[in-house]
Amino acid sequence: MSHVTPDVLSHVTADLPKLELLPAVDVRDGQAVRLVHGESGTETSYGSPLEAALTWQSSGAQWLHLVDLDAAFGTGDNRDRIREVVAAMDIRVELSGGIRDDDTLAAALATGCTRVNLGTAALESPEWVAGVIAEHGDRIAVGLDVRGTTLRGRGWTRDGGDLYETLARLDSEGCARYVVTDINKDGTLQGPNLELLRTVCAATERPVVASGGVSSLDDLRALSGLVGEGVEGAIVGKALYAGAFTLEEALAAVAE
Ligand SMILES: O=C(O)c1ccccc1N[C@@H]1O[C@H](COP(=O)(O)O)[C@@H](O)[C@H]1O
Repeated sequence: MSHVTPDVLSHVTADLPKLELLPAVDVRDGQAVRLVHGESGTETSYGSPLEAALTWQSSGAQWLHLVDLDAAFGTGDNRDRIREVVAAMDIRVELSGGIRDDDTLAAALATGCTRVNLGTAALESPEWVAGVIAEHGDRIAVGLDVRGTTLRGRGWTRDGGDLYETLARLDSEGCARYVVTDINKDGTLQGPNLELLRTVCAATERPVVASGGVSSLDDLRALSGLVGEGVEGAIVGKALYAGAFTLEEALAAVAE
């Protein structure tokens, strides 16, 4: 017979950490943009990346998800803009895009970001990634960008193997955290892929940051419901830029 009373249960639930929100600033050709399905050429521009980042910070964000899209696509980079944005932030920054070797990793970490998110490198340079996980620990996250259960790299243009095989390998190497993006949902305002997130959380003990598809406060509440399963945070992009809700409303919804 259980000795856990409903009162105690509500206490346990209340003790779960709140879902972290990471408003996104993706930079292409010097501008803050949003893409649809991550496809080059689908950009909607939202002006200065620095202004966007400062807006999210002053709205109460604790994290910024910052992406150099040109570096991810191999069409150049926005290093100066990225450095400028990170330097202006008092909040934590997760930085990604084009971090694939010692030089790009050193430049990314030197910005002062809290952690970096590796995509292509985790698929194409497994030995290097194992080494940087061992060296930098919690400052390294891996982005698992998937269509179905197939990972995609190089600006999401190339297949990079099976999600669960890669996850098992990275887990065994001590990867601290995963940023899971459903490419079919990204930039579409169709709602996150909760089933994918649940399955990934069941396959790893490490925290998962959800990315792709958030369209409403109810989506954020649904993601909050997965905190107990391992979802630590949610990246929010298009919905904020399109005005579906404000960041203040989003933060209040996940604090409920
Ligand atoms: O965020 C996007 O919309 C995006 C679209 C297309 C490609 C990458 C994108 N973002 C992030 O970039 C890194 C991957 O970069 P790399 O492969 O390490 O160079 C990853 O965090 C993606 O989620």
